[in-house]
Amino acid sequence: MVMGTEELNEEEANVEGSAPLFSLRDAQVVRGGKTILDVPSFDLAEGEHVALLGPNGAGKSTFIQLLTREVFPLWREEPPVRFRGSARPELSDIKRSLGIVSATMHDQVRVHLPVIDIVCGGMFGTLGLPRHVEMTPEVHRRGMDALERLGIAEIADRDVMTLSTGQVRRALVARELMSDPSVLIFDEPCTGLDPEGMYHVRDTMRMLASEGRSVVLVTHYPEDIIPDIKRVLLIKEATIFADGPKDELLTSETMTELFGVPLAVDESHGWYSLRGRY
Ligand SMILES: Nc1ncnc2c1ncn2[C@@H]1O[C@H](COP(=O)(O)OP(=O)(O)OP(=O)(O)O)[C@@H](O)[C@H]1O
Repeated sequence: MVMGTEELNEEEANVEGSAPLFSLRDAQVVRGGKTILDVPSFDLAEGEHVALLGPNGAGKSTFIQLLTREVFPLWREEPPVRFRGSARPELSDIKRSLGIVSATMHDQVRVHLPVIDIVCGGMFGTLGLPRHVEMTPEVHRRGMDALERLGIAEIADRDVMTLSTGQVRRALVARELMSDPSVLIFDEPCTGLDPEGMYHVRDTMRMLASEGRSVVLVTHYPEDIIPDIKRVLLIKEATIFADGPKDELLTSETMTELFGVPLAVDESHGWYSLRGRY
């Protein structure tokens, strides 16, 4: 059999299952004639965690959409995005492996449905159960297990529209757990939450990270970066500003440079915080 360069490279990349979870090379996204993201090189290993940090409009969401294949990079002979070594993974494989929690999804929760239905919909990629699908005892049990893991089993039968923002956010995490994903993407998961909501969402990220799942976090706030996340990817003006160990990059100097205003970083027991220097 004669193989193209792409197939040969995929074989190489998959030797002994050693391919990174995600691999980006010369990945460029152009919109309206403007480069909105340019990633020379980025690899994320299976089980590795990373936090993406950067100013508004820097390109963080675009970066995530490259991983989830919601946006496509400019064509290159060498494919710019690979998932587990594959340049053309099945979309269903990606969907099964990735769980995504974002404020955007939160905004879509505008239906009067019991929480358990919202959670179980995660098995089908729908918000509630699809019309033709009946709630079987097995699906119900899995939904309840997911809610229990999030510590919110008692709200299973509540109308989702009556929940607090923090409870909805946790219910959406439970929904993502229905497919037992190996990667969890949290896109600004604490936006709009009070300190209690933030506490629970960050605690949930810790639980999932400690289970060996990769956590990819997009945030504006170092406070969200749980101690389990050791690597940060700083994005500024549509490209990678820095990529490396958290303890080297989460400094007052680097944050000041990244955001363009005087900032100070404090650290305590592996947790970071950011404040303005006036
Ligand atoms: N379809 C499009 N056409 C033109 N520009 C776009 C398009 N989509 C995104 N952009 C621009 O690309 C840039 C990167 O957007 P992106 O949403 O990735 O940034 P972000 O870092 O996630 O921002 P935020 O922190 O505000 O969520 C922004 O300047 C945005 O306006």
